[in-house]
Amino acid sequence: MNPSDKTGVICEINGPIVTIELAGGCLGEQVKLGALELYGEIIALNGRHAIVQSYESTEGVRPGEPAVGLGWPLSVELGPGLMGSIFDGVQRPLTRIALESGDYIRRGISLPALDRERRWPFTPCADLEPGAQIEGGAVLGSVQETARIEHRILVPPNVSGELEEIAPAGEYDIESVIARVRDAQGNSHRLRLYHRWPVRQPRPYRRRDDGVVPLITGQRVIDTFFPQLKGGKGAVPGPFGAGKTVVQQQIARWSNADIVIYVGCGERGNELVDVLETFPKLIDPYSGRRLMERTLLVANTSNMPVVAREASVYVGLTLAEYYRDMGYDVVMLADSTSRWAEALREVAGRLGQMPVEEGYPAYLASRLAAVYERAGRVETLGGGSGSVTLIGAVSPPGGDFSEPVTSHTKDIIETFWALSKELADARHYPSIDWVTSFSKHVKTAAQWWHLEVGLDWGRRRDQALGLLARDAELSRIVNLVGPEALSDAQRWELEGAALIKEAVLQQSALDEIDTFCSPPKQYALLDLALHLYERGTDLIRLGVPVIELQRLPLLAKLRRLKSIYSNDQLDQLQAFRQEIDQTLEAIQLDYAKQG
Ligand SMILES: Nc1ncnc2c1ncn2[C@@H]1O[C@H](COP(=O)(O)OP(=O)(O)OP(=O)(O)O)[C@@H](O)[C@H]1O
Repeated sequence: MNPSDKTGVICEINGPIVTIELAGGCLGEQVKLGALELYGEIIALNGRHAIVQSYESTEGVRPGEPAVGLGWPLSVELGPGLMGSIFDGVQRPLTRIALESGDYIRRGISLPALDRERRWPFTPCADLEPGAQIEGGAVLGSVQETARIEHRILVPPNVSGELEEIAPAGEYDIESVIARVRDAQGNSHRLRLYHRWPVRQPRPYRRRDDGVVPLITGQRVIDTFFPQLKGGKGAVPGPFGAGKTVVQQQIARWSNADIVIYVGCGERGNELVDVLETFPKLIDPYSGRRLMERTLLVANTSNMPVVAREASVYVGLTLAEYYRDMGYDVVMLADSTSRWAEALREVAGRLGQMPVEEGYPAYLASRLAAVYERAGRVETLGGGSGSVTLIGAVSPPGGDFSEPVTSHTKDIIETFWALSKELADARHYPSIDWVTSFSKHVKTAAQWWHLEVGLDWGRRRDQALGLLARDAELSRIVNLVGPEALSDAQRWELEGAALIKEAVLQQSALDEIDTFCSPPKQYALLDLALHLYERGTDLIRLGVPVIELQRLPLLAKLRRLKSIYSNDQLDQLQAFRQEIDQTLEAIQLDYAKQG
């Protein structure tokens, strides 16, 4: 036991909520409960009593057993060895625990998040000399964490002063002292390869900046239609089975972020097992190396205690902010924020707090906003630039988007990729509904697309969305009075919209070629679909019957292009444009000959 530990006693147990008598406990303080030494956190104080939420099942724990206050809030270890790890909701290393205790995690098991045995090659910054003044967030040196990630060893944000000593290049374990800093009060701080940070306290930065570049996900409906910026906040709401997990996993696999943190929060165990099994085998399309070299998983399934689920989102966010502070662009995916909110609701219920909307506590909206507020692009304390993009899946019961979690989330986020049951039932994947989805980042993303891919991007995107809106209008007419009521031009509009849906928006995650579509290929496919539609419109104006155009094999081929040609075969897509022109010119000539 540490000298700072305070011992109290358990008075009452109500599921994960345990009342203890403990002198001098603080809100948020970590507590070890009972003979099993289960970890928990003080969530309310009431005179001499403290209310503790346990991160594990309290079965078998009895009143009268000891409770020990540890004097610090739930914190994570931040240092080399995080990448490629799989943690539970309170940063216990699941892979190492599995080696020790088998597939079932023994309650009360406590292993440090970072491996104490492993040694890392540390290289100090060349320009750092003893005597230098250093601030929190400054880079002391680096460790090659994986082949892809250089882990910058940062001065903890709350330490600054004169550098007294810095270790020479060499191999160190994470407990080794690699620098000593004397602060203004004359206290000497021993800095190691890692430090701790409390998860509920956002890590500080110098300034918040606006996002400027899109996060490329390789998914056309996202990048081209509802783009996300690096540092943005987004949500993927969708009814049961509509494809939320696949969308999140596609982003984890293919996005051009430096680091991906996937927080599986309260989803079914088998979905997480799928993630845990598939991720380690995946190859990163950008580096050709293992995807896990830039990925970190936090896994908390629905059969784990609800309170650890609530904590897991903060654990993920703190890890994300730490890599942001090194100057990286991080994407954090939370699957799902609904399960996280349910954990809030359960704890609030057990505390007897007044339920407001559908049983959720009154602070649901402010907690959700505070979580999303931790996303953003920032100037770091060290003067670099880094970002955290936060994308949360939302699983509204019965697919009802007016329920509290979805509606509050909608007010907070900047991109909303709304999954539709109708589209999923029709096996149109990703089932992101172009009518109800939105992105507030289109203008900024357009600047990047215009510069990097094609000057016409904004206009082409608007044309496609216009055609899809016309499709909805015309479909209503067809439903009312039947297809005979439509003119040939209107039928061709429907055909054009179908081309946009099938040749551009639909994208199978399971198709080896189409699972990731580069921005130039996205643009080329959109441009081809619209080009074919426009050339067809010209012919219809000249009097060519729509049926003649609908019969063209070109249409079916256009729908298949995405899966035939890879991202490197843009010249083949150009050749297809010529094929369109030649075919339609031939029809025009033929038609002119016939008079
Ligand atoms: N982009 C896609 N390409 C191909 N198939 C897809 C795609 N998106 C979803 N699917 C199909 O839909 C199924 C359900 O998707 P997913 O598990 O992501 O749904 P969910 O909304 O997360 O479900 P739940 O509500 O159960 O969490 C997948 O197993 C897959 O067959």
